[in-house]
Amino acid sequence: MTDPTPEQHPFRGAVTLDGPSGTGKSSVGRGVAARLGASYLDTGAMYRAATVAVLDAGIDPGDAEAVARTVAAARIEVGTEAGTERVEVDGADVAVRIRSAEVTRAVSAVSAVPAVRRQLVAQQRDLVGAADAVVVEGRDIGTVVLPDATLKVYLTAAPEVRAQRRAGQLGLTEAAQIDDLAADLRRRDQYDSSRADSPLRPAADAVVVDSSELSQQAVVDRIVALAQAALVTGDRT
Ligand SMILES: Nc1ncnc2c1ncn2[C@@H]1O[C@H](COP(=O)(O)OP(=O)(O)OP(=O)(O)O)[C@@H](O)[C@H]1O
Ligand SMILES: Nc1ccn([C@H]2C[C@H](O)[C@@H](COP(=O)(O)O)O2)c(=O)n1
Repeated sequence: MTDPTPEQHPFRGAVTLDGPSGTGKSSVGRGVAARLGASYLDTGAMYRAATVAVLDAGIDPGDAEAVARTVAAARIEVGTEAGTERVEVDGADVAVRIRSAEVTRAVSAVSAVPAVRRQLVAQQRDLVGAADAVVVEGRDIGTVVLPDATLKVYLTAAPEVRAQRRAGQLGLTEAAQIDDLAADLRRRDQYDSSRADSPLRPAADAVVVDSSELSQQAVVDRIVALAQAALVTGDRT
């Protein structure tokens, strides 16, 4: 069966997509947003943009006070279209830079600073409030940012599967390179799930989807079906 088009049966509401690094949140989230005719917000890109501001200011990412001051003074802007990625810091395009190894190494420390989280969560809620229908991905979206979302999904996949997929994305084939990727994923998962403020964990009412043995398309299909079902259930209450 095909989905109803947005005109026939428009999806209205928010789908949250949380989970560890490399589980497919971005690729699946964009696919789900396109199918639902919804906006799309990548909150990880916002923490990465904040990290660019910190690195450019020459601040130690471990100096929480200086990090908070620097991020408060930065203008961080992200787009909400599923088909394009717009990420800017003080008007400069940083969409490519936010994916660099330097930023990836520092982002967990920056995103653990409570003042940074408060600032970006407020911005995330404003962006979501401006959209009728939205898919939002991150680590704390179902637990903290949007506790009343229409549908909450927690995406998982086995660490070795995630490392293989990331290697494919980066064109890496050597076993040692894949081991390094797996170690980096484990390091970030550990950091993100053990921080005091808004740790990575599934919301009590999240649907857990393990994508280890599912194609990307199958995961998108599953979440679109869950979103349509949640909308119908929500209409009845
Ligand atoms: N079910 C799947 N089957 C095969 N490959 C997948 C699947 N889901 C995602 N991928 C691939 O895995 C890689 C990582 O996906 P993606 O970048 O979307 O993950 P992520 O959770 O957003 O990562 P991060 O949290 O680090 O930003 C991409 O190359 C993507 O195409
Ligand atoms: N809602 C969010 C989103 C992201 N983060 C942190 C944790 C990640 O290590 C980092 C980068 O995210 P990614 O682009 O890999 O999804 O940002 C967070 O704490 N909360």
